[in-house]
Amino acid sequence: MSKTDPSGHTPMMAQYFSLKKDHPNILLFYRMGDFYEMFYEDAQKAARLLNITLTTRGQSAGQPIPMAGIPFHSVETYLARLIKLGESVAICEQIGDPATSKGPVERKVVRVITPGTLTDSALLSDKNEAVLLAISEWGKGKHTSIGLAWMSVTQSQICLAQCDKTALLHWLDRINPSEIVTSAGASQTLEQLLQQRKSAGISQAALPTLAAWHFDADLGETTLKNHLQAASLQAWSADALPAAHAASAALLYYAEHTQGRKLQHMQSIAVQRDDELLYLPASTQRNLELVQTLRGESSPTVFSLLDTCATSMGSRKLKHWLLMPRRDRQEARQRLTCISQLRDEKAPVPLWQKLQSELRQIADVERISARISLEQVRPRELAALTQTLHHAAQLANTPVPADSPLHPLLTRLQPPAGIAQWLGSALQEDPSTLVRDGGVIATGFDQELDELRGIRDNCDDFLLALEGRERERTGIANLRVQFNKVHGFYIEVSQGQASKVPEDYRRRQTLKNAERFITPELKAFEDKALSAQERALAREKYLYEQILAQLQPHVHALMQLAGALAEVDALCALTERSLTLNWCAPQFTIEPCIDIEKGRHPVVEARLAETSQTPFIANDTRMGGRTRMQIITGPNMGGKSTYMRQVALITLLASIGSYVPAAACRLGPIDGIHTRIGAADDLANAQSTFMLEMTEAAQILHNATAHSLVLMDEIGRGTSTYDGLALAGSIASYLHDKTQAFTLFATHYFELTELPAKHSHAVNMHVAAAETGNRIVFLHELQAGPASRSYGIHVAKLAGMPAALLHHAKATLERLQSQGQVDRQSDLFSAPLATDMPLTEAPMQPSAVEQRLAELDVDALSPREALEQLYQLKETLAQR
Ligand SMILES: Nc1ncnc2c1ncn2[C@@H]1O[C@H](COP(=O)(O)OP(=O)(O)OP(=O)(O)O)[C@@H](O)[C@H]1O
Repeated sequence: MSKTDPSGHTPMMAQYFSLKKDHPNILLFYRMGDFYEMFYEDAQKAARLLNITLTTRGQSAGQPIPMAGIPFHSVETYLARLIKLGESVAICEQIGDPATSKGPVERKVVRVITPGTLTDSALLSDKNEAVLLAISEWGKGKHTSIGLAWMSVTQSQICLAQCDKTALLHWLDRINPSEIVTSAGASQTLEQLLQQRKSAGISQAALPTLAAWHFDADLGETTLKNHLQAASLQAWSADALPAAHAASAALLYYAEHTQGRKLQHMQSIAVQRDDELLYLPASTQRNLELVQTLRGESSPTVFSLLDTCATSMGSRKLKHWLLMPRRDRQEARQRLTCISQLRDEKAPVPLWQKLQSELRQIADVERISARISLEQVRPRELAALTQTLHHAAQLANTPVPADSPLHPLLTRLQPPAGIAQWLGSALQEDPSTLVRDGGVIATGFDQELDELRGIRDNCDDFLLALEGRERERTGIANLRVQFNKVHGFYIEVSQGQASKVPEDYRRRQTLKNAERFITPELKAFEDKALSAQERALAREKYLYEQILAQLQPHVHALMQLAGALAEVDALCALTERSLTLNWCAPQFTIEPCIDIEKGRHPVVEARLAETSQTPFIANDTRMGGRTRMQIITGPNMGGKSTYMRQVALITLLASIGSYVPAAACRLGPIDGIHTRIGAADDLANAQSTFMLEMTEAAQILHNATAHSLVLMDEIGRGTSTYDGLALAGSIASYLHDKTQAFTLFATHYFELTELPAKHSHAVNMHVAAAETGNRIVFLHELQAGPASRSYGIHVAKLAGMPAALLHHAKATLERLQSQGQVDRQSDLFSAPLATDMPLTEAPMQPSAVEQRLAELDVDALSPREALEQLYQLKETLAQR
């Protein structure tokens, strides 16, 4: 029986508890032989989450110990599932030698795996970053400012920002973190905001907390300076940001704690400011299906269409460009120039194609470099890096004009000198997966390793030579030198010859017909041979560690190289797209306008090309000084949403410096794209749909400016007709008069087509449809003026409604029309818009009293009859 400690636990469980106490809120994988075991609540939780068997193991403190385990060789599969569920795991390994340990083998938590700090290639998606964000609150009450620091452990940059409380949501949308670290003493408001985003499904980020003292501004500033090896942060304009410094102290502590080591590769910082970036709220990212469809799939989206990158680094860069475009156009202009030069249509093989075929040979230098820094890199990754460095050198030598912006970019592709050759000489061309299996270090790199391998490989030669020598020395012709696993090396002599053996032969074993001997020479060889294998493996491990240590000073340069490779790759992808999809270069102007000729929706166009022969109908957009708002009407399915989204996408693509799906495009300054588009599944719950609709609309009204693009699709449909109509009219007026944003306003309320009559910067547009016999044909063409009629019943027919129902609906429509209940235009917009603007009265159904009054022929009544009518009317009113 094993001894117990004073608390009654066995020594092993006592060890478990001492490790667990440092990781109370996350699962602890406790290594036992070939398994990772979990105990107590961890076991119960893991059994539930992973659907693995919950058992018990012996007893501790008089109680059975609940236990669940997973085999160590499939740990990555289980980790991937847990991380996806937002769980974190502490990996505890055996670090002592079981053979020499008294009591339980020494164990240590070597790494903590959390959703925001992933580095394993098996757990990370190639095209997504796992982003860790720390948030600090600085100051009190109204004057609280928020500090943000975020990074991806596989990159070399820490980003910083400071904002006030109201802007935090923008930042969360932009950064889209996988994990958010806050202080245990964070305000309730912050806690609630983060929890609400989680429960509303807007974010799945894990939300760990750290003690408040980790959020220390001075410590943060010092740590950042140490990483940058700089005396001040001024050069990065990051010196006067105490809130962000406080967040970075916590960020770096947390990240380093999870990796179990310093993040040496974090060697640059970038300060981001709210007014530098185009505002793309989460709703816009969702509605425009930038990286995810409305159904949550990764394709077909704008990103899936754009991403023809040859490397994962390029894909990640392109996604970053798409989601974080800048307001100033400097970067975008430069990218556009690069694309125009990469297109190089006169060359037999265009430049982009040459570069892309070389890029296809390139490994993920960024992640490999981070893993070198974290000493987690695998031999095969290093071999791939070696090859990549050769290709990068070739890419760097691609000739481009000296004055081209591509020139400095390609120069950055020059790998650090000598590393490729040195690594090539150090590693085998196709090394084994794990260092512990050997076969990693190349022959000729290390003399000692070569000798050890020589002993192993030359064993046979030595034994043959020894056998020859011993036969000669003893005169025993059938003497044999042999080996078996149990007895090791021996010299075997038949019983008949045994008496001839010399003095120095020591008997090892006696068999029926033979005697086995060992000599001092053979014994020495045996010791050397048997340990050579083990020593060769140990030597390889040592050499590998040395190689990693020698690579450390080059990590920064490798990260820079990775950044340049990613940029070239993303530019080549945009170039390829511009040619294949026939896009044009946008022009930027300082005069406010969105002027698009023959614009197309890139994703809808691609889908139509794939699924049908129908061509996409291009449409113009002319918005500028005189036109700020388009009221867009037309039948369902007519193409209103597609048109509006295409304008937003062309604007966004131009802002990232991509060519755009149009024949021509001129674009003035844009500071954000706001969208309010009801998703189909919102309709499931009318109450919350309306609330959501109004919340999103309110956010737009608060945030949009005269430089914003606003898309409003069927606002007001979530409530009763009159409420909806009144609200839609007021929102349109507000956007027109107050915000003055470029607004595309699609609506089914015909009454809103009256708006341009009283609002000089608004125009009516409609998507055209034609009726042939009983059929409707959608022309998808945007034309000036309001739609002449609605085609709801036609669309219902297309949707397969029963004929009897359609018949009934048609009859009802005709009756209503003949009574003048339909298409009645109201004077919605006569009231002036003021901040405290009363809602304009919507037209009402006449009451029974009004109806009766209207019908009365007063001239034909006698005074008595008139009095009687008056009594009757009063009575009708009283009954109501
Ligand atoms: N310009 C176009 N060229 C070709 N097809 C188009 C075009 N615009 C839209 N379509 C096709 O028509 C379909 C419906 O378009 P869309 O959803 O934009 O209509 P809508 O007017 O917004 O309808 P609803 O009012 O019901 O939301 C699209 O899925 C697409 O297949």
